[in-house]
Amino acid sequence: PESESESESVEGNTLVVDALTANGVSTIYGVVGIPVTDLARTAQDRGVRYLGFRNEQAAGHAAAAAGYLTGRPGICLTVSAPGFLNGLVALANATVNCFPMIQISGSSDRAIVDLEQGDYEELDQVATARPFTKAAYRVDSPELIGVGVGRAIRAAVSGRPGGVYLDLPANVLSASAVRTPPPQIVDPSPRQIPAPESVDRAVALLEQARRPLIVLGKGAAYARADAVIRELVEATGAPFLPMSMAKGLLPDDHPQSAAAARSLVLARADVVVLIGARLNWLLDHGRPPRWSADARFIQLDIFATEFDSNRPIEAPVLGDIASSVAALLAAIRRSRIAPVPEWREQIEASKRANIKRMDAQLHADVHPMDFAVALRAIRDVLDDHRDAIVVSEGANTLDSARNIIPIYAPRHRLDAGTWGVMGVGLGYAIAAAVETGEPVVAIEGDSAFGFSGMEIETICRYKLPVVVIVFNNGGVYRGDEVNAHSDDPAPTVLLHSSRYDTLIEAFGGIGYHAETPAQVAAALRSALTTAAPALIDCVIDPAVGTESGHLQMLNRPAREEEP
Ligand SMILES: Cc1ncc(Cc2csc(CCOP(=O)(O)OP(=O)(O)O)c2C)c(N)n1
Repeated sequence: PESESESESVEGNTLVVDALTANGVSTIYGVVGIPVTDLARTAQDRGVRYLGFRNEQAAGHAAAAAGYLTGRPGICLTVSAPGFLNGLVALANATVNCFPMIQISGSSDRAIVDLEQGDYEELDQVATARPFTKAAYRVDSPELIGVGVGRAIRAAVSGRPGGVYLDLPANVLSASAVRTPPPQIVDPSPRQIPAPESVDRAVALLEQARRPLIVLGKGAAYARADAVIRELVEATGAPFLPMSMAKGLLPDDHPQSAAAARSLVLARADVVVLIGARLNWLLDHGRPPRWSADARFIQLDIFATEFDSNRPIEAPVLGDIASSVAALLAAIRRSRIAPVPEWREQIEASKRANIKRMDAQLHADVHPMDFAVALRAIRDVLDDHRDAIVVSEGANTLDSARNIIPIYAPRHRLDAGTWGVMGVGLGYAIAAAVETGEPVVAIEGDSAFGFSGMEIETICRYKLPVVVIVFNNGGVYRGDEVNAHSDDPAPTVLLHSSRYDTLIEAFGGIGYHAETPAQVAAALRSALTTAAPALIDCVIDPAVGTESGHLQMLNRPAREEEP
């Protein structure tokens, strides 16, 4: 309970909650235990929504997704040492993906750690966290708790967002101190206005473009500058390519979308505008032959050392995405940028051919199902549920769902992202449901699902509107290595017997088993109608798919005998 007078002495736990709530924190994801259980209780007493998970990694992924979806740091609370380490994968993934997240862990008394006197769950957590975080702080007295929380918040959201570690030793949490008003962080993520000359340089390059391309990254989606980004794309008339989590910034059925002609536009674009998108492995590092050796780059980013990381950037525009896009749009309106009809016609021809080829795959009459026909059934149902947020992980599942499931609204697709981390699915799904109130459909490879599968119980316990669809092909990537279609009289490959649908029934959720596209569609329609926790066990042919999905070029060289 709030103390009557500010001179009253309170515990460190109370000072932590004072500082978090004073800076807008209303939700904490975590796994409690010594020495943070009382911190969670105090937070709940003060109206903070605490969600208890089954593993700290999933709680951390939820906090990271919450940060990405809201623009405020997501908070993950863990115990010391093993709990801290479990959360660290998610904290590192948040840093790589530029999601604002703070992991708060209890820890041992500093003096005991420094003398290695063998405390319970002893570990030098700040030193361990530092290489994987944007910042790592430890608070050594209750009087400094407000400063520590404030610094962690600003570090997480300012500039390029990322993962921040905040270490709160047990003896600090339990110590008492006079309660003083916590610092309220002013403008934690200040706008960063681009230099006018950088904008002019970018427009001058765009005016020379005959085959322009705009690439939208998740940094553009994170910026929540949706209207001005759409205005910019439409003002240039240029084709745009959304990275997977930027899908929906402009609807996937927008006439300027070049997603269905990705190979053509990457290979032929002569001036490329990167907006919150990094030229990393997901864009083949901007290198030929995927890209033209003559391509010239404009890059809008908030992090200066990102420029020139892979290709020379002729027009770097340093600033926050909203400010940079607004400045570029204003300059474009004053410029001589002309439409490029012949370029658009080339793209439309390529789109038509690729969509026709894909359509044949989506409507193939195959038994057991492959990824494409199962995803077409899901796509057709989601077309009537465009408010649903799609989460996805796996290999073939992840890659095929990205290409087959259209997204029509910003920040409505969350997936394994820059680091390709398996295990994000259920934590992301929980955060999406909690933070947005929207229905969530998690499209999961069966191996990927296994990394956080026990959070099905968390989803049921909080009665969240999450439908998990497990693409059950009986193995990591593909199923049984014996090819079900081999012509020798090998034993027929039995469809694997895993029944994931019964798993959720153990926790009160609704399980569906689907072996045909019609059954998938009926199950998903029913699950979305009930808006209760549900799992669809979607049986996929174990012989289809490839190892690592579309990442063949990163995989071991194909064995000689392989076609
Ligand atoms: C934390 C971590 N550990 C392992 C891996 C390596 C991997 C990448 S994709 C994947 C799962 C593929 O099996 P799944 O059945 O989900 O896929 P598919 O049926 O083809 O859709 C693994 C294990 C990664 N990326 N992260």
